[in-house]
Amino acid sequence: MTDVINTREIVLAVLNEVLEEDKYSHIVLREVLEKYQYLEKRDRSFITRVAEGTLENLIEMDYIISQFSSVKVSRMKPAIRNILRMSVYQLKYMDSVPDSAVCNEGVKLAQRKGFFNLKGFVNGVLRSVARNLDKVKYPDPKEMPVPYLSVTYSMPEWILNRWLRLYDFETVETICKGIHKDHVTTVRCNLNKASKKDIMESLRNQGVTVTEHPYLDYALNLFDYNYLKALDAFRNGWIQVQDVSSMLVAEVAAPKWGDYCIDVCAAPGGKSLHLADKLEGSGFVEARDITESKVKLMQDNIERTALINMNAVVADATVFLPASEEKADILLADVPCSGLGVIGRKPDIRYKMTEKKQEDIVKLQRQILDTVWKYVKVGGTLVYSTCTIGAEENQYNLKWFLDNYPFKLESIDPYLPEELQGKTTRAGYLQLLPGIHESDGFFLARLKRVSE
Ligand SMILES: C[S@@+](CC[C@H](N)C(=O)[O-])C[C@H]1O[C@@H](n2cnc3c(N)ncnc32)[C@H](O)[C@@H]1O
Repeated sequence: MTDVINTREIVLAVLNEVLEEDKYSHIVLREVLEKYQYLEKRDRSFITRVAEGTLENLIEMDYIISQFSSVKVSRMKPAIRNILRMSVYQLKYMDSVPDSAVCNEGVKLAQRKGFFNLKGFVNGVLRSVARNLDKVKYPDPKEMPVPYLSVTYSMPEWILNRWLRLYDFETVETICKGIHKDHVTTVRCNLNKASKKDIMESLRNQGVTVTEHPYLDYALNLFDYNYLKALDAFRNGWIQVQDVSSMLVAEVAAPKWGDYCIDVCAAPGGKSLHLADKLEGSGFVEARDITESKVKLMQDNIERTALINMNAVVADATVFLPASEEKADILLADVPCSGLGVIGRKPDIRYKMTEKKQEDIVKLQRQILDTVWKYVKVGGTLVYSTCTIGAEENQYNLKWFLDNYPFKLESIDPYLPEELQGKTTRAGYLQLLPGIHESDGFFLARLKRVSE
């Protein structure tokens, strides 16, 4: 049997890499689980649950620790604060682990990492937390709405303040709750390869629970599977993992038979593959991205799905390519963004993003738009999208673009399910919000080039 102590050491290594070395949790966890494939399923689940849970609740963990520690969390040794964080997460959210075991294992871990002199400190803080957890006072939602939301949902205050400028308190709380709830895997059926009935049957035969997504007929939610890449439907290229928000991009782009499409920020390729699928072998999709490794990801996907009307190439979207001028019937600008709409799947994004980083991202988004708009034919379509929430990268960018370039917004109602239609979609754009819509947070707009 696997030693339980090792699993905690692995969790600590993950937290140290994510929080102290600026690596992304979904990548670090994927690497760790691949490396420790030999561990029992129970141990792998423990590692995932404690690492992800600690990250999802990081601000709350620090808030609790700060009530029982004489040393500020920010001044602690990184390994010690991460041992405390992951231990407090287990005390608060994992009834299956006895409190005494959590405290003992936390102390042992500190010792194993060479902090003999801090064993007493770790022991003292953890035992105080274990005894007094139910007495911790949280900020009052009426008197301190922003700290309340921040601690309860572990959301940095600057992000909340931005959202509160756009939405009322209840809406922001609903968004935060939506981010916190469990996230399902959604896949798009490649209906050119197999019928939805056959795809569902194949998945169910392999023990997967499948439900239909309310927004799009070809979108399925999958539950209870162990390893997606081992499923026949995936191996046969019948399904593509994609959030429904991202599927709406190809819906809104609405390619016609024979259209030439350019996707200027395309990797790993979900939206390009979808466009190519919609073109039913006609037309062409040129999927571009900035690095070889990202383009390789798309090439693998093209091969798996056996598409004949798409290729993937390296190209920097901030560098003008004269050969593309006025060539595109449809141009997708699914630009790099702060990613605040997918925090539910990538919990640490929120702690790594800053106002300054976001400003730089907005500059890059505008630089890309300023370069690629000329690729659109007069009368052609540009779809702008981000997987983020907030006006800076979405509505303000859209306004800036409309003020400076020969494009106008077009209603996207004809392409959307009825429940998503409203004032803004009639005007030409949509902001999807977790908790409110059944999707990640996402923004998309459809623009038509009206002149030279
Ligand atoms: C939001 S992701 C695209 C997701 C993709 N459209 C999909 O549906 O799978 C943004 C992409 O922009 C790429 N990117 C960043 N800077 C770029 C640049 N200057 N030129 C081209 N691509 C860039 C990133 O590598 C990243 O893959």
